[in-house]
Amino acid sequence: MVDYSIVLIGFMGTGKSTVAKVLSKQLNLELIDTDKSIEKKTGLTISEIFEKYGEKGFRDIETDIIKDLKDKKEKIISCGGGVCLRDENIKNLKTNHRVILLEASARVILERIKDDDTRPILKDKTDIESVEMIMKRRKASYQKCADLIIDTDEKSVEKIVDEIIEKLNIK
Ligand SMILES: Nc1ncnc2c1ncn2[C@@H]1O[C@H](COP(=O)(O)OP(=O)(O)OP(=O)(O)O)[C@@H](O)[C@H]1O
Ligand SMILES: O=C(O)C1=C[C@@H](O)[C@@H](O)[C@H](O)C1
Ligand SMILES: [Mg+2]
Repeated sequence: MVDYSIVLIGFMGTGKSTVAKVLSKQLNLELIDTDKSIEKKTGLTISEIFEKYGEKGFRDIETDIIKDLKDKKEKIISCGGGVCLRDENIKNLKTNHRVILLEASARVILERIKDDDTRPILKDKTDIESVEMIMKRRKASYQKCADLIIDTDEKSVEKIVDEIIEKLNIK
């Protein structure tokens, strides 16, 4: 159907995993969530990996996983929120795939993830200013990686999926 994979990137809580799940069902394509792949590979949760190996240790495993996905076609790939922080990942994602950046405001992100403590980068960062600061620091990396940008504030998951399918001109 397509000779590439659809890759979702973006800040934590923009809905990559959620949107990817629905998109994979709708297009009947295999779903790969890199955070889940990392947990499966290590037998540890993301938080445990950060505690045991630090952020660099986590990013090294993530980089290996992304490298393995470089030539995989017809997949829906939901990435961890920090994949674009390494240029090597950007290159591996952009070479053969279509990369979609999901965006959301800090307010909406905090609302979505307020009951979820599984993201070590946001541990103790529960205010809009802290989230905006990390977003600002990462903005250029996300934009460098993206082929297409979709704002998700106040949009249902189904609407976002429809928008992706329409913008990629699939079906
Ligand atoms: N468009 C949306 N509208 C309302 N809630 C949403 C939307 N997209 C995702 N959510 C909710 O926001 C939360 C975070 O979504 P999700 O885990 O998919 O984000 P993510 O981008 O994969 O985050 P991470 O980078 O940490 O993996 C979930 O509870 C999900 O149900
Ligand atoms: O944005 C980030 O740096 C992260 C996002 C999550 O998806 C996980 O990959 C991890 O919690 C780090
Ligand atoms: Mg996710």
